[in-house]
Amino acid sequence: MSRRWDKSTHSTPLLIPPPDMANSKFEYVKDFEQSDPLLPSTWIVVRIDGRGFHKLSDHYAFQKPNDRRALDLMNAAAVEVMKDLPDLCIAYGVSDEYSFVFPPTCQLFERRNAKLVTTIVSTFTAYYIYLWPTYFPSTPLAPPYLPSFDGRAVIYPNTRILRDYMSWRQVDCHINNLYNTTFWTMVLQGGMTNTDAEQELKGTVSSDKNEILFKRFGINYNNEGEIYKKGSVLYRQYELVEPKATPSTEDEASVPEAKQSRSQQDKLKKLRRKAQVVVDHVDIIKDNFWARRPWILSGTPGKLPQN
Ligand SMILES: Nc1nc2c(ncn2[C@@H]2O[C@H](COP(=O)(O)OP(=O)(O)OP(=O)(O)O)[C@@H](O)[C@H]2O)c(=O)[nH]1
Ligand SMILES: [Mg+2]
Ligand SMILES: [Mg+2]
Repeated sequence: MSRRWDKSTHSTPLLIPPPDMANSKFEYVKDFEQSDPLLPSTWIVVRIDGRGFHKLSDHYAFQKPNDRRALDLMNAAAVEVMKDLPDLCIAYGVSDEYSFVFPPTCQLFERRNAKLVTTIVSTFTAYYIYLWPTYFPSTPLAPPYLPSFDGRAVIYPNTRILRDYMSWRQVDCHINNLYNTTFWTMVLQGGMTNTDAEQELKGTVSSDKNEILFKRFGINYNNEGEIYKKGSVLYRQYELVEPKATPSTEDEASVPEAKQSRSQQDKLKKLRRKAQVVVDHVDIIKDNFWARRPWILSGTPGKLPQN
């Protein structure tokens, strides 16, 4: 086989097949590739989760039940993902997981499932590892305990269900944190064995755990850190925009991006890219959070609500 090198467009020479090999008998293998676009006009949630973080957190001696450094590192990596992908409108993180949300109007990567998931997972992992020394300066990462994440995309057909999804994750955060806080207080402060603490907590409800914490250890669960009780919510904060500069009656962003003019799309993208990504630890189950920040669900970078 003769070799020809394309020097014109690539600094690294590329091997170009001779004409008789182009579109050759091998090219049929392309037909095995399946397209995987996610249903149009639906919310897309990409949820990633740390692989084997139970072992990894033990190995690097994360504090129990919560290690603030580990959570701050998760949040820092997620902020970089939000900055890298301006299409994302909100993200929610707890423990070793993060949910990243694309709006129904999103056309990024033609909404291809694998491309969206793998981009988020690898960007997040890259930043997690890159930023590790900032949060764990005296604990270097070393094989075989290297952090990795899995990911999946799920679509939700309307805003109510998307909000129910977000509420589900925050309720999970609350239930797990109350359990873990009580369990580790019984073990670390109460001197109980893991098995005894687990046994005693079996079948208990929230009020029982609150009572154990308060009566036995003088801990008021309400006073625990908001980051632990509520998880972390990331969204874009826009500078105050003059009312006439905001989109008019029909929200631009409610029109599918494919149907928006190029200049409208560019304008929105620019605003999203310039916006500051905020990390908050607040209730996202009640309406208040969303009502005060209408641009998150409408996709329209707008006016900050007046207090
Ligand atoms: N000590 C401590 N452990 C944490 C913290 N955050 C997460 N973890 C650990 O990470 C685990 C995350 O749970 P999972 O995602 O269900 O379990 P996993 O071990 O990652 O397993 P897979 O996700 O199935 O691979 C928790 O059970 C904890 O053991 C933390 O702040 N402190
Ligand atoms: Mg995990
Ligand atoms: Mg998890």
